[in-house]
Amino acid sequence: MLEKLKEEVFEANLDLVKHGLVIFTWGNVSGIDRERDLVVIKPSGVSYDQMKPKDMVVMNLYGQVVEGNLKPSSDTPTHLVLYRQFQNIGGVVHTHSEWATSWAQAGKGIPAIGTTHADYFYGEIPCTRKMTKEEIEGEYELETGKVIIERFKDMNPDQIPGVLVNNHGPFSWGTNADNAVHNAVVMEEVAKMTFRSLQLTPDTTMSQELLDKHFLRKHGKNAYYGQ
Ligand SMILES: O=C(CO)[C@@H](O)[C@H](O)COP(=O)(O)O
Repeated sequence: MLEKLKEEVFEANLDLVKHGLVIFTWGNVSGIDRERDLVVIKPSGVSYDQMKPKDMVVMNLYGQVVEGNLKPSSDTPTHLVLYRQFQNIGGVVHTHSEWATSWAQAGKGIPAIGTTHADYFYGEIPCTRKMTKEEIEGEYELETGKVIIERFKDMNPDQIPGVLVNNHGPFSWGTNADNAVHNAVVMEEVAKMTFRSLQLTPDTTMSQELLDKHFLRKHGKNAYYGQ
């Protein structure tokens, strides 16, 4: 079942390697068929060069596997929380990409100070709060999803398609798996460029007019985020 989506998710996982976002198996991409509410995600711990489309795991929104023999990604519960909460997204990515993870480990959001950022994210890419002892010792990946949702309670995930999980790393999303990877690549690039810009000019800023110009021209006020 969902052979086309499995192929798309498989290719999107390989794109993480192609774009230099992952080493070992430190990353995972999923996609969703919203008509059937079925999610396809990469298997856990399988190296990207060994992976095949048939290895992708299919499950419902509550994690019950409907097809696949391999263990789904360890981050699956986080992906599922985002699909249940963010109704417009069609793909989710998690990596430990170097620059975005550095911001996440520092507990800092990535401010919008350039048009590259503004073309994809309508403001700061936020960082979540630290997780509590109970959350860490509980169902960690499920709780990770919950702290992301909590951070977005007053924000539009269609206009900020990504987040930094404190002490952990970035999650991004998009209209489909490929778009979610695209946003992950952009997040990594703006993480690097913003760090360097702030080293040169620590108090540099960007006007709301320029942010509006770039984001709204590309996506419109309520348009769903797309490539
Ligand atoms: O965040 C983590 C571990 O902290 C995960 O991203 C793993 O590094 C990848 O796990 P699998 O997708 O292979 O289960």
